[in-house]
Formats: sequence, C-alpha cells, structure tokens
Amino acid sequence: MKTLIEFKNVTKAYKIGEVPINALNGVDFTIEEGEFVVILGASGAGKSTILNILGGMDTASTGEVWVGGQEITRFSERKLTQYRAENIGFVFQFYNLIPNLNALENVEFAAEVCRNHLNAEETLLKVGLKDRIRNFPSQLSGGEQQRVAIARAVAKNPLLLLCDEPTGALDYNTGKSVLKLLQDLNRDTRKCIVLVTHNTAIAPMADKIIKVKSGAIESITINETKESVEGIEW
Ligand SMILES: Nc1ncnc2c1ncn2[C@@H]1O[C@H](COP(=O)(O)OP(=O)(O)OP(=O)(O)O)[C@@H](O)[C@H]1O
Repeated sequence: MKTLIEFKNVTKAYKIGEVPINALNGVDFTIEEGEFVVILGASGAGKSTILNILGGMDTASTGEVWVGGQEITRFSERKLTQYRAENIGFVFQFYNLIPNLNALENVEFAAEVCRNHLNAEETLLKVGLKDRIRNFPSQLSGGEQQRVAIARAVAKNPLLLLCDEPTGALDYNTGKSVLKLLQDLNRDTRKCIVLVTHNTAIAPMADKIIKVKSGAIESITINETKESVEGIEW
C-alpha cells in the first residue's frame, strides 16, 4: 500500500497569556491510502489538534506533515485554503449545516467549489436520505443531519475524510448506523477516513488505531482482520 499521510516529529504549542501549552510533543505516524484510521485518547490528549493540522485548519509549530506527496507544513495561507477546500471533507460532532438551506442545497453549496465533485443528489441517496433531500436541518433528526454532513463531505470527492467525534451527539443506535455508513463508504470508495474519538470500543472497526496520550503517540496498532460495526457492542 502507498503512504498517503506522514507526520514527522510534529509539535504544537499554544500560548495562553504567558503560559505555553504543549498540545503535541513530537508526533510521528503514517497512514496508507484507503485506510480507516481511528485516533483514540482521553480528553485533552491532542486528538483534535492532530486532525486540525491534518485538515489544514491549524498549523504545526515544528515538524513536517506530508499529504499525498506534498509537505503541507510548507504551504502559504492561500495554498492551505485551497488544500482545505479541495482535499478535505470534514465531519464534526455538531453537523454545522447551514439552517436556511435544505439538505440538497447544503451538499451542493459545499461541493460546487471542488473541481471533481460528485452529484449532490446521488450522494444524498447513497447516505440513505432519498426522501429527505428537500428538508431543512430543523426538520431532520440528529442522525439525519449527520448523514447530510457526511454527504456534504463526500460530495466534494476529497482526498481525505476527517471526522471529529461524529457520533458524539447521537444516541447509541443512531451513532452505530452513522459509523456503519462511514465504514461502508470506506469499503466502497477506498477513500481514506481518519476518525477521532474517545470511545475505545470502536477500535476493532479500524484498519489502524493510533492511541494518543498527553500530546504523544502511546501506541499504533494494525488490525489484520477488522470487524464490521454491527458486530461491535459498547
Ligand atoms: N486553540 C487552542 N488554544 C489553546 N489551547 C488549545 C487550543 N486547542 C487545543 N488546546 C489545548 O491543547 C490540548 C489538546 O487539545 P485537543 O483539543 O487536541 O484534545 P482532544 O484530545 O481532542 O480532547 P477532546 O476529546 O476533549 O476534544 C489541550 O490541553 C487543549 O486545552
């Protein structure tokens, strides 16, 4: 398999007043094309910081981040904006849909800026929202809103799908069906997915599990045989 992502000795320090906070203290890992990766760790461990640097929403203090053969840590602001727009699909815990656009318009609005975007309506069908495409976010359940958010990220046809606690606001069964959707998308499209969570129970669904503790890598595990979400209970 070909390497898609590489973090080389990445650090991140935030400064609040005079006190520096070292969110990442030299993080190294690689992610291969098509992998489903779960980043695990306790609150404050540095998971979101890794995801935000990878998605070009934040920048490393030192170290190198390579994505698809390009060193994004050398990108100018402008290039980073373009990288975010074209290469990254982001799924957040709280969906972040535009309230006065319906499901279809939310997906179209995000996809249109991308050169190789997919058809918005077809993508909404793929995530199981055939009968809801003209509904506004306020008319959709949390699980349905998250499906719209996933369709919005997928329709961009990005290099990478990044998910930060995508089931954090959902009940058990709805969360499970969203994870199944992500697993199916990864299997069917071979698109690389990186998912951040503190839920250790979902580790068996990943190809690779990166455990983060106090801003450092605690362990990296490869699942030779990963499990389907339906077979996992927590
Ligand atoms: N913008 C910021 N300014 C200052 N400190 C920050 C900022 N973002 C993160 N931090 C700090 O960096 C550390 C790592 O935060 P991060 O959000 O990456 O953790 P996390 O593992 O994602 O936690 P959680 O599961 O609670 O979201 C924490 O100590 C946090 O307070």
